[in-house]
Amino acid sequence: MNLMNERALYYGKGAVFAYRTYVKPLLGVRRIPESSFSGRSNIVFGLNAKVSVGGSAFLPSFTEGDNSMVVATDSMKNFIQRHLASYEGSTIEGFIAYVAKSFLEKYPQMETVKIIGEELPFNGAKASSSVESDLVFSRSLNESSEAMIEMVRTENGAMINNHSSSIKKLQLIKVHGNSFVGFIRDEYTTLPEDSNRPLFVYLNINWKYENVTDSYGEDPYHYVAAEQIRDIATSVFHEMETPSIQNLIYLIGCRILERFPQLTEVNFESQNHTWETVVDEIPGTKSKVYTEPRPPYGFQVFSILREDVDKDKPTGTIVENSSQGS
Ligand SMILES: O=c1[nH]c(=O)c2[nH]c(=O)[nH]c2[nH]1
Repeated sequence: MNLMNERALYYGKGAVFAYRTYVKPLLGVRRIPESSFSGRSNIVFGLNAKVSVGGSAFLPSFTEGDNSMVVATDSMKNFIQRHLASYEGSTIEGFIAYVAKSFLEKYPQMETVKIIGEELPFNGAKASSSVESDLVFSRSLNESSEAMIEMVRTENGAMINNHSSSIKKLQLIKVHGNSFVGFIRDEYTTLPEDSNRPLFVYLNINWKYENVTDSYGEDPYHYVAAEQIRDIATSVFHEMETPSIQNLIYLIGCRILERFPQLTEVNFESQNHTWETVVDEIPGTKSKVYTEPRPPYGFQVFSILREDVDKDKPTGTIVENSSQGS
């Protein structure tokens, strides 16, 4: 019997923090109408990586305590951090692909390598009222991007099994213009219909490229930045009267696929954190007072596929690329 069959076997290192100054800037991304994003300076490039490696050569380390094939997870941490010094590209996707390939090249006993890289975002700070500093950056605790790659060793070299790019923990409130009506009313229903609620959503958005190398950013025109995905999400939310989160995420996903033909799929995990009303009417104003909702939260998961948009003609126009980023 092959002991590797139907068995989980991998190990690795999480919370590998690495920061590098003056990574190559990302310039020349394609401009889209929803976003003023034109590039990243990458003066501070930070990530939190998690690596998992697998392979039958590691089996004796679990079953017999034989460490002769074991690459210490401490060494994996060093491997990732030092490769950040030699990385010549400008994106997290490109960096984790470079590291995954380098692991397979260095250690023949590794059959699979999966790396997740979470951006540790730093925003430009002001040097004066009108000038952005190129020295001082503020650590952002807002939404951030993430990328994942899974590589396997094959007879023909490293092959990419799976990949995705994401924006995580995007939290958006739209103060009115959202309804939720027409849902089933039965003996379990206590929620009133609401034709104008303040909709507060948390969004994780994942996208996949048809050609994974487009995600590396080496040809920036074909790269899709998390900032552009964020700006499409906010624009669609702004524009539409939302009947539900389900329909909101569908329309955001369709817009993303219309804007970026190089993507095959957009996947959403959304959560409903709509505030509870405390004071419904403040006389003479359109104000209300709200509080946090009680803990049970609703969620939605949905994939939007190319076939969802190709049935309709694309809407809107593509703004031509400007050659310089900022
Ligand atoms: O957008 C929503 N979708 C639901 O499925 C749902 N269910 C609920 O209680 N509130 C909401 N809101």
